[in-house]
Amino acid sequence: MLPEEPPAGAVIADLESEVWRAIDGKTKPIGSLGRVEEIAAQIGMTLGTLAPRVETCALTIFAADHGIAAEGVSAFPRAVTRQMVANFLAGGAAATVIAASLGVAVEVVDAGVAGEPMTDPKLVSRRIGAGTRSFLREAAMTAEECAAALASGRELAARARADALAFGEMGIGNTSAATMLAHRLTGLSLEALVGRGTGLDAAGLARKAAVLAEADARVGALATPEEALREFGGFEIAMMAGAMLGAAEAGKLVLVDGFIATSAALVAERIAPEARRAMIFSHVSAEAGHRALLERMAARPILSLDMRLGEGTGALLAWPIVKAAAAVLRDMASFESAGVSARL
Ligand SMILES: Cc1cc2ncn([C@H]3O[C@H](COP(=O)(O)O)[C@@H](O)[C@H]3O)c2cc1C
Ligand SMILES: O=C(O)c1cccnc1
Repeated sequence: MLPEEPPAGAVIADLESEVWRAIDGKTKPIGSLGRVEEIAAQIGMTLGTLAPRVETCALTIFAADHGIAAEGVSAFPRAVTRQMVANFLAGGAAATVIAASLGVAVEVVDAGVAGEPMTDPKLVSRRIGAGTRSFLREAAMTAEECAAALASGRELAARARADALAFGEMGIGNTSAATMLAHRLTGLSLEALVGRGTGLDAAGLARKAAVLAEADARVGALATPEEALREFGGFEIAMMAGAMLGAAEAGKLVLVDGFIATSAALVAERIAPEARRAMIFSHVSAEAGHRALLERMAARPILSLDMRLGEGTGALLAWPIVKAAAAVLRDMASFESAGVSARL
């Protein structure tokens, strides 16, 4: 007779205690590496090993346009999405410069930038459409478009060759989409979530808040996370949510960036709660609602640098800490192996 399988919960609890026993047995006072120990434990649990190899990181930047941008909710014109895609490809954007400084490979994906398809061979095309529709008036996308974006994200993450996957976004108007998703999926108020995005002034912020309140009133109860995504999301947010699911399914770590990426992580978590284990929340953005959203998700960000850019910049800056945390779990000696005396 085959031995009986222990229940899944017991396996996880065993792994958790084994990981913490290993961390606590290392040559340092217990708890002295603080949050780095928690990150190391999460990595060990997610990868199911006491010797995690986390040596490479890749950044995928998803870009798409938003119909809601036509309602005056951003300080910048929609054309900036496309112009920034060209800037990513030329290596001149914050995310690409920071990635180059850290030796992180970058892939840029056209998830649905407005206008004719861009032809640069370095650009990965997974275009769902030429931007979403305005969710002030109608659903941002169809159910088919939403499913296609999720599927493309899963596929891209599954083929990525790195131990940790960082995801960034570019899409003028996407703090509005992220705000609506966070509001409808968590119940946090629009007032708590709406922020200045690219730098709206007080009048711009009031207009954005009014537009989002009107859109909120247009849409009745939503039964599933996919429905919320279809109503209010963007092609880049949906593709990122799919990529987060695909990465978690493939046993890779997910580095979650700022406010918009956290809204994608929220959608992914609601679709598949087990994906949450792979998610490392890299930073708290200066965008007004990000801290509240992270708190609601019981997520503890690593960094707090007053950044509010997106593109994956926060995820990139957290990467060296994640890599080091894995090395701590894998390579640090124990009191026993190093012959260091235990505490008195
Ligand atoms: C030059 C420039 C580069 C950016 N890189 C990321 N974003 C960020 O700003 C946008 C969201 O803000 P909102 O909802 O207010 O439009 C997204 O594209 C986001 O990635 C940028 C914005 C600008 C202007
Ligand atoms: O936190 C973010 O990701 C963010 C905030 C403002 C604008 N763009 C991105």
